Amino acid sequence: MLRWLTAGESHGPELIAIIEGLPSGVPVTLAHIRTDLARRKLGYGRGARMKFEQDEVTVSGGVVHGFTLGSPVAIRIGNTEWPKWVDVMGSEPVTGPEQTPEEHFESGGPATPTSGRGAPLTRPRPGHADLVGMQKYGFDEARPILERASARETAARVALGAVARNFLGELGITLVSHTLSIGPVRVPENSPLPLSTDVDRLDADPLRCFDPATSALMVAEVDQAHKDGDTLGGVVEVLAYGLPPGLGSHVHWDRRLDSQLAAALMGIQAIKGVEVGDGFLTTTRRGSDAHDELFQVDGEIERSSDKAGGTEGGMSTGTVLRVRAGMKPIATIPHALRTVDIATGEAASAHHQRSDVCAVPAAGVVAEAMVALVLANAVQEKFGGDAIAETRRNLESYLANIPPALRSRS
Ligand SMILES: Cc1cc2nc3c(=O)[nH]c(=O)nc-3n(C[C@H](O)[C@H](O)[C@H](O)COP(=O)(O)O)c2cc1C
Ligand SMILES: C=C(O[C@@H]1CC(C(=O)O)=C[C@@H](OP(=O)(O)O)[C@H]1O)C(=O)O
Repeated sequence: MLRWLTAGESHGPELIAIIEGLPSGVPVTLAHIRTDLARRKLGYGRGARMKFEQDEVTVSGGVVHGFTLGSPVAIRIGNTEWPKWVDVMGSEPVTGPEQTPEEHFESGGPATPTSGRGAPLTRPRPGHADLVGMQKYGFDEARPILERASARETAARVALGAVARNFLGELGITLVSHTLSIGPVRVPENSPLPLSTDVDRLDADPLRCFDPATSALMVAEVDQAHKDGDTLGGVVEVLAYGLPPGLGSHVHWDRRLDSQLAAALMGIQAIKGVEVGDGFLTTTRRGSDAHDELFQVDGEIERSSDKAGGTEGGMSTGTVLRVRAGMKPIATIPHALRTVDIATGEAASAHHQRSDVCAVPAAGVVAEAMVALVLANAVQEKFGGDAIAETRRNLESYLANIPPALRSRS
């Protein structure tokens, strides 16, 4: 089993990510992690913070001379903006070391300035964790909530995803993500799917869209939303090639690969819907037209189509895995939404410093990381192995032992 955790706040000194359960011998370098972190910052419509804030990566454990040891892999992502935030986000009490945490909280915490970075955020943003987080965790302003709710944390997941991707790559499993829609602008149905060798081309596109004509329309849509002081959401798709049949299981709900993928994708900030394969489109079809029929071709079973998106009964089929995640429009809107000022009880505009107009391309890279983590876990659960050579041997032996009459084409 793979276990992984992230820690750190948006304007804290660093994010920390740990993954445990990978075999030894997986190639991991700073360059691999930096490449994916840089990809997460891409995308037309992201805010100024993507430019001035740099990720400073350190691998603090689990990797020596470019390969995993089999011990937990620990990654730190330092934030170059930290010096500006020390006073607001420092971990040490600022009112005197003799105070207990309760006394510190009851006294209102550190003296908060009324303006600038440390000013209390008392106008919770609709569509954010602000209000319910304050209710639940006992704060009278939103800073302690939004710092962790922020998608800055996804940098840590992407770093872990880079490690998971390398593990999968050693077994011939590759991933790619792309943008299917931005607001109402959508790639035409049945457009060609990108391959994992298309990653560079996708990353070079302003919206990580595989269809250049649609991409141009998406750019115009982002420009218009920006002009209107508004924001946009959209849909991303992740594809995984080279999976063996049989990852996940039909025997229990939480062992299903599709349920794990849905949970992982839904666990990304602002993702409000997940589809596997043709997803909701399938619900509009008759049963006779909704499934992938099986044929015997040259001694192998072949599926007539890939409407299911690479899973049946909660298990990978061995065909390309195709999952989609729908992101809502960014909730911090320049044309600010109505809210209530918690300090005065009066009607107010939600607080807004700056924000992304559209972060859908970045969400695609995060989705790719989450899918890589789920698949790496499923592979490790099925094939085990403390060294990558052992995992590979187990995989090859499993495939070689599928009886000829049951073999299917990928
Ligand atoms: C890559 C990425 C970037 C985001 N950037 C912003 C942003 O700039 N401003 C914002 O208000 N929300 C942004 N969000 C969304 C918020 O983090 C999210 O809406 C918030 O944490 C509330 O969670 P929920 O939408 O899942 O309920 C971003 C999300 C992702 C995945
Ligand atoms: C910092 C990142 O994204 C941030 C995610 C985010 C949010 O509310 O989720 C809000 C914005 O931050 P701020 O409110 O401080 O400008 C984004 O810039 C990042 O992705 O690295």
